[in-house]
Amino acid sequence: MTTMVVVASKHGSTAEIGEHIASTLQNRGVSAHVKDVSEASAWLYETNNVVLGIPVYQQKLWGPGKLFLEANQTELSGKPLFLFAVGGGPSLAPELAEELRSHPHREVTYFRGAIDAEKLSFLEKLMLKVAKAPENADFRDWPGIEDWSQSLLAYGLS
Ligand SMILES: Cc1cc2nc3c(=O)[nH]c(=O)nc-3n(C[C@H](O)[C@H](O)[C@H](O)COP(=O)(O)O)c2cc1C
Repeated sequence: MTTMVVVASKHGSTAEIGEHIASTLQNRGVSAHVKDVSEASAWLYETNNVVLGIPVYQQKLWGPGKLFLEANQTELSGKPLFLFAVGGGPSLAPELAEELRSHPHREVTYFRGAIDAEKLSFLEKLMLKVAKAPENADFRDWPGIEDWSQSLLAYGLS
């Protein structure tokens, strides 16, 4: 029995949340591994449970994460799927939560992420400026992320 934590992460903060989820599960005896979304499809056939993290960019779920869900619909429908979105805002827009819930899932949740100016392109900095959003911030709630990870054990992950 294995659990794959798939991270669609443009600038790394979703990946770090995924690493934290995997290590929390590992500490509770779950065989959990993190894979970037670009290589995760190849591992699906030997994975029992899938946790997937997708960040929000420009009011949309980031494309590579959406593509993973769409391209692997058949394979994913046979496995427990746990979804988390990551964004800078205080909550996930209802239409994006709805979009995630349209996929067969056991859990959908939202975590606040982080922004690191050093990783942003000129255009991204400009977009943040227009939106009056900060270029540097870390809103990640590690205890909350850990609680959610542990709550997944109730689904019998091992
Ligand atoms: C150009 C840009 C646009 C963003 N747009 C949104 C947005 O529309 N809504 C939101 O909640 N967060 C937005 N964010 C914040 C990201 O979702 C947040 O930084 C997230 O942690 C990024 O994940 P990543 O580091 O894994 O790529 C934006 C960030 C950038 C740099």
